Amino acid sequence: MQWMAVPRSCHTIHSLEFFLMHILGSRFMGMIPDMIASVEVMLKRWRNHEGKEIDTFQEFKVLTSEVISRTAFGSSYLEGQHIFDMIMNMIDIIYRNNYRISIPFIGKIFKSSDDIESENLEKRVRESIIKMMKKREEEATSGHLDGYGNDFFGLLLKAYHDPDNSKKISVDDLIDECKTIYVAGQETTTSLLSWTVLLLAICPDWQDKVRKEVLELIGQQNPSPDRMTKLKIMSMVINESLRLYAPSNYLARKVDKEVRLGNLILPANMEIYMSTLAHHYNPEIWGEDVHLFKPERFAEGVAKATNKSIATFFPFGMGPRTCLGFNYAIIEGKIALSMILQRYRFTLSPTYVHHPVHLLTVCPKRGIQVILQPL
Ligand code: HEM
Repeated sequence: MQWMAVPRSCHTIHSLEFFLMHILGSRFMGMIPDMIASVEVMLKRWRNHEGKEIDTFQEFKVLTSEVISRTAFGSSYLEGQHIFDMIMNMIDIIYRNNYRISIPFIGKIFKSSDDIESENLEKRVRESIIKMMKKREEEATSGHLDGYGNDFFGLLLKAYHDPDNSKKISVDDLIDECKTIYVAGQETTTSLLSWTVLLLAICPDWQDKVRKEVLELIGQQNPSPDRMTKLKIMSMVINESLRLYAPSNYLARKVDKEVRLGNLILPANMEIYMSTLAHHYNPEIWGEDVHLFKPERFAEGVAKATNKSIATFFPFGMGPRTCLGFNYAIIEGKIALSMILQRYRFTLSPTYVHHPVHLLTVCPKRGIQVILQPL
């Protein structure tokens, strides 16, 4: 799909900086009640599965899409969810056609049913976002809203209407940003939650340790920001899960101008892919037990875990293009895990088949089925 391959323009980076401020600044804390509300909706569904099997991968997909819809699109989150469903259909089409060889020119004349469906979805996503824009603009003009609203969508609309042309973003940028934020924010966090639940299901001692920490620090209350920062064992578990199952398999960069890297001369415009797996599974960094789930590696921080080579652990990327949603994802993950551990003990279901695949992120092709035991 073209919109995922297009490099970001300066305008888009400008809008992302808005979002960065939004999610890391004062408003970020305001999103926590929305995250908790979404987890509560999920846990309400789980009551029907107590003592039975549940596919947590599917559950986390729904949860993370609801969280991103609520936090990014605020009051319009139901419309946001509808757009998200269409984007997910487009992604399914990408998965299906991942290895299809397309013949130049012929592909423009003879379109497959997937090409037609994808174009149709793209058109409908665009129309829906434009409809949502119009609605917000009307609400802003009639004084029903403070500006265009304080959620991500409102900030994008503000940038779209910016009277300063050097800061203004185009409608295409705005639409691309909506799509990007869904894909960047949803698939990755689903992957993080799913693999962490798998690891805790097969390592009940760590599951007990994290639960104990949650119950000691948070009790049966809803998680609060100050308590979540104190969840040290959970942070160790999350880091180890991100090391073993980094949602993003590689980092991509393009060489700006010719540069020497060790013994190599890299020419300008060369594309470079850095494998997350190769670094996260390097025994020289992590030791011979590199394949084992050992959250205690991170007990004294990333520098100690990586033997002072902190740049070799990069689940969120690194440098100026590092993940903008880092805090958002960690907080969302901690809220969901805390609320699950407060209520359930879970074990791996006998139907589980280990089949990690790399599509947009590293995800479990056959789901992650666990059996839920209420506490
Ligand atoms: C566990 C969850 C997540 C992981 C592992 C993850 C990982 C990454 C990685 C590896 C990159 C590329 C960084 C680089 O090239 O150096 C990235 C970029 C990005 N992520 Fe995340 N991400 C996660 C969650 C999120 C969430 C929740 C959001 C938004 C709500 C988000 C928004 C973004 C954006 C906008 C970028 C592009 C930054 C840029 O190009 O300047 N991510 N993420």
